[in-house]
Amino acid sequence: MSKVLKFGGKSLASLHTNKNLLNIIANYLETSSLIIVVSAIGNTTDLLLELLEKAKANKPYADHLQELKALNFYPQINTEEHFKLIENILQGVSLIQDYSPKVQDLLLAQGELISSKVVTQLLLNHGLKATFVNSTQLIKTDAYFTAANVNETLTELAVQTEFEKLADKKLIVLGGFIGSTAENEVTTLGRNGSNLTAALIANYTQAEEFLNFTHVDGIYTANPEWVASAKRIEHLNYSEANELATFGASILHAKTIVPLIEKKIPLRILNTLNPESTGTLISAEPTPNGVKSLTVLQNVALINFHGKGLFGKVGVDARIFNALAKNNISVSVISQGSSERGLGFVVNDSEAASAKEILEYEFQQDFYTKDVENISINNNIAVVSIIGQDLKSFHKPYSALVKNGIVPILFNNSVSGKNISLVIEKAQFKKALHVIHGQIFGVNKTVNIAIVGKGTVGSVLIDQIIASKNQIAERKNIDLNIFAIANSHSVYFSTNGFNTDWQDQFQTPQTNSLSSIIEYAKEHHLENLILIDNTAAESLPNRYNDFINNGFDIVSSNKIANTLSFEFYKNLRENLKKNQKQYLYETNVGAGLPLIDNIKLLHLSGENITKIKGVFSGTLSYIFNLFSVENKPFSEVLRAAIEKGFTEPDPRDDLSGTDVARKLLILARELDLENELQDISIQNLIPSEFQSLTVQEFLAQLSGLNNHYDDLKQQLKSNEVLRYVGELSGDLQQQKGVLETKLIKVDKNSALGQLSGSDSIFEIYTESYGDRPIIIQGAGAGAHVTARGVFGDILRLAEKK
Ligand SMILES: NC(=O)C1=CN([C@@H]2O[C@H](COP(=O)(O)OP(=O)(O)OC[C@H]3O[C@@H](n4cnc5c(N)ncnc54)[C@H](O)[C@@H]3O)[C@@H](O)[C@H]2O)C=CC1
Ligand SMILES: N[C@@H](CC=O)C(=O)O
Repeated sequence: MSKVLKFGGKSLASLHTNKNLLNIIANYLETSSLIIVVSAIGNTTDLLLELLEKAKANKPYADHLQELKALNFYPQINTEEHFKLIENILQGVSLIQDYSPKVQDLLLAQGELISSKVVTQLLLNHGLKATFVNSTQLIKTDAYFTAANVNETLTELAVQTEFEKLADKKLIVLGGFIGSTAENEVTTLGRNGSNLTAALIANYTQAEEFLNFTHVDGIYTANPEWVASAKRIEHLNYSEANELATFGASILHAKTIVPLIEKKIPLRILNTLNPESTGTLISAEPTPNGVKSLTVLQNVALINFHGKGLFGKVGVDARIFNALAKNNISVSVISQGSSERGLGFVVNDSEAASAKEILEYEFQQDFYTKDVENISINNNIAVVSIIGQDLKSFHKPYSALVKNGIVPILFNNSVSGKNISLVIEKAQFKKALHVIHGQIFGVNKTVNIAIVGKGTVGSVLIDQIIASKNQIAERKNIDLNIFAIANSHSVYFSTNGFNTDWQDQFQTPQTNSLSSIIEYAKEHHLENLILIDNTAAESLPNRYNDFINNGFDIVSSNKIANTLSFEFYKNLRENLKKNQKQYLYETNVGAGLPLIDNIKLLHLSGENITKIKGVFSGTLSYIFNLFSVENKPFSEVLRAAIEKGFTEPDPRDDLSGTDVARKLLILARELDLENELQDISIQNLIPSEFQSLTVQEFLAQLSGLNNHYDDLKQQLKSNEVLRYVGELSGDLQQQKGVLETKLIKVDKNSALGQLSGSDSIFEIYTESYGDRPIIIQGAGAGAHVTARGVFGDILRLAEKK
């Protein structure tokens, strides 16, 4: 028994310098006789086609011809006759400025004839007794030039007769892809036809194995050029391989599998450049259930056939497919509306225009009666197929796609065999592959994060994410990839994701526009997108809808979006709902404390929250905890709060009570109250002369505040301390609550008086809990706790993606 070894063009391209191919053959020859099937060397076939086109257009082609010769020239190997023929054909084509499919086949066949002669001679030079066979004499076909159909009976006979004649059958070399008609006119079998040649030869010689040497390690769960986390598949059965080939795995030829099935000949896909790899085995042996691979058909078009009058008519589908079949146009994905008013199907894009014409002709009469209204072509599609997928578990990848803004135009599943094909917009196919691959193969799903704001909170968050990334990848199978970081004047991108050295990567800002984040995500087909707002700016919340419309969920420590007008608040939520996106902002009140989520849950569960009161500001807590009991000037205490990262970027937002008011408003709106910021009674602690200064001026004059605050302190009794509190009350069943912030004196020994550091305290009064409130207390400000809270929101979103 022999083995058939097939080498593709890329495996042959390095023949000048690389002996791998010869060594591989020598190794296998030790234990078996071999039939070697070769493609044309490197990109020879493409070069020949380009030469033909140039000659046809009567353009100079000498440079191209030179390139072809350099690729195919081996000293002392006589391939002169082939180059002569190539030159003659090209001259003829330039003269008449046209060529037929027959001429094309004759020209292209020279590529395989040359490569098989070259390989034979190189094997001889290597000390291996190889015999060249002209495969145009073996593979007998019809006269459908450029994609000829093999006449199997004649071919089997020819193979057996020709091989029988050979004096030495131990090592036979022949070209794939080529054949000839009954009249001995040279034909080709269509692109990738070399695999078919090899499979047929394997069948007719009853080979024990077909080893297909390529330039990759085997068949992957998706094309690794598009999905970096794709994994090599160890084993496929014939029917899985067949589906893969049909639906776009370019490594396999759709017709290759059939001749192997008949004789149960195993096929192994191997890598010429990595002989160590065991590749992918395709055999009759059963494989475990489950999705095997994702494939893509790109050069396709969707034909939409539409007509109200088709409802209930018998035979419409048969007319469509008969008309197409008569014209040799094959249809892949088909989907029909249940009312039978519309039918969509996919054809090769090169055949779409003729398919439309053929159907317009076939349905002429029906157009006239208006039963058929429209036949249109959509060239802007790709077909992504999930090989091995059945409908039982399809909801997972499907909903992940929709969450990422990819809504299939149509999909169908195969009744026999497991395969679901999705027709999607062409521009989205790489993103779709990432999303589905992440969902199905349990390999890590990537969550792509853009962080706007790299100040006190933002920079700590970036460090926290980078530090925990590996652990999260291991424990949760989630890869957190920070692809963009922005501050108020620049946006920086990183193709492989920012890492520990992220601060050093900020040499040159790539752009200053936040829209570039959306563009970048689109261009790089990034899935599972999250925008993080760690600014205090109003301009960014105004852009949230852009991001949401473009597939981003939002996480924000910035309180502005929740405290603009109620109209804005409502619209934002409507848009989130429309786009099935989420907006999380747990750190808006109480920094890292778990407040918002708890209040939401209580409210959602029907618990009547009657009042929320407490110390809402970490900054004001810290300031008054210290200032009330220590003998330090107010400015010094305030400066310490700023340095500890407790304050807002403009500390007057804290001192003015605005920050506390915002937090009150955020909680009120969680309770479905429709308050506005203006409804809140706010006690402003900033003397009026400091209110209109710039931030820099204010910070330069902090000591000017001391007298004002000393006066407040003077009014305290010995057992009293100052606390700045907020309260949300009133009839919370009504549309608006009563919201108030104020500075109060409290007993040192009361719960509020006992607060220390930057602790906030929130007392939540509800109907069930009566006058014993739920109390949430802890650090209410600080970069680390806040960043941790933002991180928590990111993980909540990431897990749901
Ligand atoms: N510090 C804390 O304890 C807490 C802070 N927060 C919130 O965190 C947010 C960030 O606070 P910090 O980090 O202290 O502020 P920061 O002033 O240190 O940093 C803000 C960052 O945002 C950038 N930025 C400002 N406007 C921008 C714009 N229009 N476009 C792009 N980038 C812009 C700045 O360049 C800077 O990188 C604030 O909204 C604050 O209310 C929330 C809870 C607690
Ligand atoms: N400046 C704020 C920070 C948290 O929201 C505060 O001190 O509470």
